[in-house]
Amino acid sequence: MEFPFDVDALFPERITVLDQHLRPPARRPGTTTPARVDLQQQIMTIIDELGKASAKAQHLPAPITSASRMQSNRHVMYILKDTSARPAGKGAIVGFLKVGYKKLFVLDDREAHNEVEPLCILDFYIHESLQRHGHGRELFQHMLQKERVEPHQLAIDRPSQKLLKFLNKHYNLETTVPQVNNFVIFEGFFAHQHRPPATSLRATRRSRAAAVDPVPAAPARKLPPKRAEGDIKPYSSSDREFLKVAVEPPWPLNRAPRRATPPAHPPPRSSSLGNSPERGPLRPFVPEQELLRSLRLCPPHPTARLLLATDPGGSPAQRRRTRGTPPGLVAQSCCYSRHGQVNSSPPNTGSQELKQGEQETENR
Ligand SMILES: CC(=O)SCCNC(=O)CCNC(=O)[C@H](O)C(C)(C)COP(=O)(O)OP(=O)(O)OC[C@H]1O[C@@H](n2cnc3c(N)ncnc32)[C@H](O)[C@@H]1OP(=O)(O)O
Repeated sequence: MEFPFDVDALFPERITVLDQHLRPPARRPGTTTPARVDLQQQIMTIIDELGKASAKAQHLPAPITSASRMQSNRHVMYILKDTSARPAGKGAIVGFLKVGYKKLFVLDDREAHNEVEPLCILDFYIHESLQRHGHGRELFQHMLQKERVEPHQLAIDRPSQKLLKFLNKHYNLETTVPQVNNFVIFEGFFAHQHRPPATSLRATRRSRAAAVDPVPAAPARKLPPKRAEGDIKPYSSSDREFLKVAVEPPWPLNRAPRRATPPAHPPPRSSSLGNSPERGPLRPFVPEQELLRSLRLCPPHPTARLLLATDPGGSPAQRRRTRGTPPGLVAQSCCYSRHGQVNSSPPNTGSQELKQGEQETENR
């Protein structure tokens, strides 16, 4: 992947590690040093372009890696440059790997909940023309050494088939521990962890707190300052959550006709909290405008006509109140699938809504 500026001078090392500060690495002695702000701009351009290319490769509706997301999260990016070819003397980027610690609730093989904060593989991309040349492994290996983790200690955020094959080939990771969230963990994840008896989440927490000699959750890491309980996002901390935005009108406009027979292909199960068991996942709905139009065309009931006639002050007041009411709440579904199966397609899911969804996820 080429850029109109000198990537080779910008990133002197073969693998560059960037955190949320996006600091330009120290340059080789003898190279001219442009203004720091220009260098950072170049870094931001590279990250944005890599994010777009990765999203395209994974068929995601929007990038999950961007300079702005890097700046607002405590993620780390490993960027691999091409040292062999120097197209137009400016170097090129081969790919990147993005990791970050996340607080998760994961099930162990006894289906007990465990609160852990593992290092997660969040995004990984090697340029199409260079895949299956060992570059992915080189990046991954570098990351493992830098972060001092073992492959089985990692959690992977919705791995693609290619990544699953990659992990299997290079690290023998094959047997997964089934989860209800979007992260994949492998056998051995809990090998070095303190294992309280299989019980409820609350009891698990209590027994953890009471443990005399709690073994730190794998992998051992420098934990950021302890956050309030409210900050923990058990089933929705996937970086890809913000891609799942869909808008549903408020009740009763969201009611779909009951089906006599179950659908042949049930909609993909959402792993996020918030889907009411009664309502189930979101379904295609009658367009709101159409429904309102048909309601307006409905002749009023005789009793309603009588009431309107006898209470002239009440109705306008009611109308005013109704007019002043803020817009109804909209529900968000969790219908994004890596494979592009969106089980409810809103008529208007533009970038504005994506941004909003991202903001909401971050806020939540
Ligand atoms: C949490 C996440 O980030 S999920 C998203 C992961 N990223 C993607 O799917 C984007 C597209 N794919 C890629 O960018 C790359 O293929 C990566 C990052 C998965 C792997 O990087 P590479 O440089 O290709 O890996 P590397 O050359 O070190 O290893 C090759 C092995 O990876 C796996 N692999 C790589 N590409 C493919 C492919 N097209 N089909 C099947 N397996 C593949 C195979 O096991 C392969 O070994 P093989 O060639 O003997 O079958």
